[in-house]
Amino acid sequence: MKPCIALTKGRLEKQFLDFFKSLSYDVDPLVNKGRKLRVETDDFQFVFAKGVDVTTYVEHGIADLGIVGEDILAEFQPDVYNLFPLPFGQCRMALATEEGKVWPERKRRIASKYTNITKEFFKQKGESVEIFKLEGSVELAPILGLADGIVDIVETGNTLKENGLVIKEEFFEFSARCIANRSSLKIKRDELATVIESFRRGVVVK
Ligand SMILES: Nc1ncnc2c1ncn2[C@@H]1O[C@H](COP(=O)(O)OP(=O)(O)OP(=O)(O)O)[C@@H](O)[C@H]1O
Ligand SMILES: O=P(O)(O)OC[C@H]1O[C@H](OP(=O)(O)OP(=O)(O)O)[C@H](O)[C@@H]1O
Repeated sequence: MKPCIALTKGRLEKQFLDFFKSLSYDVDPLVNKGRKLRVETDDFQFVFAKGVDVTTYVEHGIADLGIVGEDILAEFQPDVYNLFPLPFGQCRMALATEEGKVWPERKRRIASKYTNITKEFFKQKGESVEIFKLEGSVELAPILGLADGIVDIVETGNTLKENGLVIKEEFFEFSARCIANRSSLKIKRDELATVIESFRRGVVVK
């Protein structure tokens, strides 16, 4: 049985494929997969899923390895080995608010996709806030008056800027990570050793 790698669909998928190709692996079956969600190559079985689902497949041993952003690991705390960072998917988590907005004295209202990260951030500051969970386009919340600020990912800063928001505080730099199922690392050590070493060093390891 070929080792199974779970990939986060979307921007990380594209960045991973460039990385995987740089390691001299054959990416054609992956690039030309169309809407397929499971693809086999010479060496691996790949599955394509949302970030949080990647961690579920790895945690339960359906996938031996996973490629996922550290934001997802911090938010959901899955029981997996968080092995090492990968050289793509770099971004930061930030608290942002509308440009020129006076930060209210009353209990602040914060909108985010990442409610656990938000809770922990303000707990560290000793502040109790009201948190609104959103699934995306979080920058709308301050604009529409739902929240005083947001906790969200910032990569280039363009989305904040184009929506009249500014960073108030950045608190977490991260990238894509390689994660592993706890048992797989023991049971499939030999089969996984070469690919893990290649990923860790970002070079071809034969
Ligand atoms: N600018 C960015 N915005 C969001 N995620 C980013 C960014 N840069 C890197 N990432 C990483 O990419 C991962 C997946 O982001 P992506 O936007 O593709 O999925 P998503 O947020 O689940 O989008 P959608 O909900 O539209 O499917 C994030 O968990 C994060 O680790
Ligand atoms: O700093 P930037 O380069 O502008 O990138 C940051 C934006 O990218 C993501 O949006 P995306 O549309 O990917 O996901 P969303 O559905 O969570 O908004 C994220 O949520 C920010 O809005």
